[in-house]
Amino acid sequence: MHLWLSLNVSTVEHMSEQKALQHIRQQIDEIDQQIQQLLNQRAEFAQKVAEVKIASGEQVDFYRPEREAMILRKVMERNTGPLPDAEVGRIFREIMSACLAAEKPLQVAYLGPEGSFTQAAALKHFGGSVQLQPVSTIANVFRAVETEYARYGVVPVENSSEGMVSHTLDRFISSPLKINGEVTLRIHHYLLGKTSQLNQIKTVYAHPQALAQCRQWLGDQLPHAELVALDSNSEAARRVAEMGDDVAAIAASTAADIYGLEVIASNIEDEAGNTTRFLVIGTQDVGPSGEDKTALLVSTQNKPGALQSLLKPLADSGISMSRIESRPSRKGMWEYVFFIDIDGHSQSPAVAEALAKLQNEASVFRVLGSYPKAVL
Ligand SMILES: O=C(O)C(=O)C[C@]1(C(=O)O)C=C[C@@H](O)C=C1
Repeated sequence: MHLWLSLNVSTVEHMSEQKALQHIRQQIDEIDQQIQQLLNQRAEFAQKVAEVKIASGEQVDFYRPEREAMILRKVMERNTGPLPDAEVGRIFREIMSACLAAEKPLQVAYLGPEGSFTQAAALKHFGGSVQLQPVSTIANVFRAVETEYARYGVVPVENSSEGMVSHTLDRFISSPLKINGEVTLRIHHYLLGKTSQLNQIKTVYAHPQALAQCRQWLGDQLPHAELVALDSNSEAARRVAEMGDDVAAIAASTAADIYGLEVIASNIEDEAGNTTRFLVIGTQDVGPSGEDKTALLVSTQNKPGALQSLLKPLADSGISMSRIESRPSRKGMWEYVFFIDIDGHSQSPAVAEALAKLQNEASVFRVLGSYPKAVL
């Protein structure tokens, strides 16, 4: 009797739980239907935008970084939850990616091969509907965009623990390409191999930046291993997959799946906040988004105080300079060019006025690009 009663109570409870779930799920289904309708309506409007763009020019840029940044900022600002701002940001990133693909699929070259951090950065910036083309070196990413094999490219430019990627900066000296955007990515390094035994590893392959970012860990854990530098970490993973049990690669965890490797050790980067900044390169002049950066390439006459007078117009106008980096100009011995990042857009009157003064002081002056600050 007692048993029958308890069974019966739990059956009733089960039924009411089922009913409650059914009721809530019905509402979710209705909302899904509305979202789907709205998404398709949005895509239709994006296609109308495409028609207007096509009608107005020969060389059409369907991708508009400033508009995307403004939309993402607005989405995150007005968000009231319970979904976190970053989550709704990511969802709208994907919605715009799909809408842009409905206008015209976008080709973007990145430093590959597949599974590289640059691929992850490209996906974070452009969303999953972009057509990504892996190329083997930073120089080839520039070449891919210069020769119109791809409309945009993504290259690493600096790391929080290792500083600037000089290959990327040097390419800007001779390339006519511009900077159209930036994206930052937290970097976790993994030691990958065919074995899970750390003590078997005699050689480690990776990009020089990854070797440097894990220098201390490698010194502690594999003090006798030979360290071999390659063009990219995913290339290292690809090679290790074709070699024996005593070699390992440092790469992203996605490379383990792509190349069928074991994870020997996780998060082996020395610095906890290890972050890399990537640039989107292209041919566009990106309009102001409200929160922008401008990158300059300048050179001074080789005389005392030249750099100081070059930078004075920025200081006088209260324009904040977030970075200055020098590189050999490759033209004469001991001649340098400076890469300068400032806050603001080159079309804003205050920045334009300061840049005109700066240009007067410089022997070489180029605006590499004004672009929206990274949103996600
Ligand atoms: O507003 C535009 O120019 C669009 O093409 C629409 C849209 C969007 O989905 O909102 C799509 C792609 C652009 O990169 C920017 C925005």
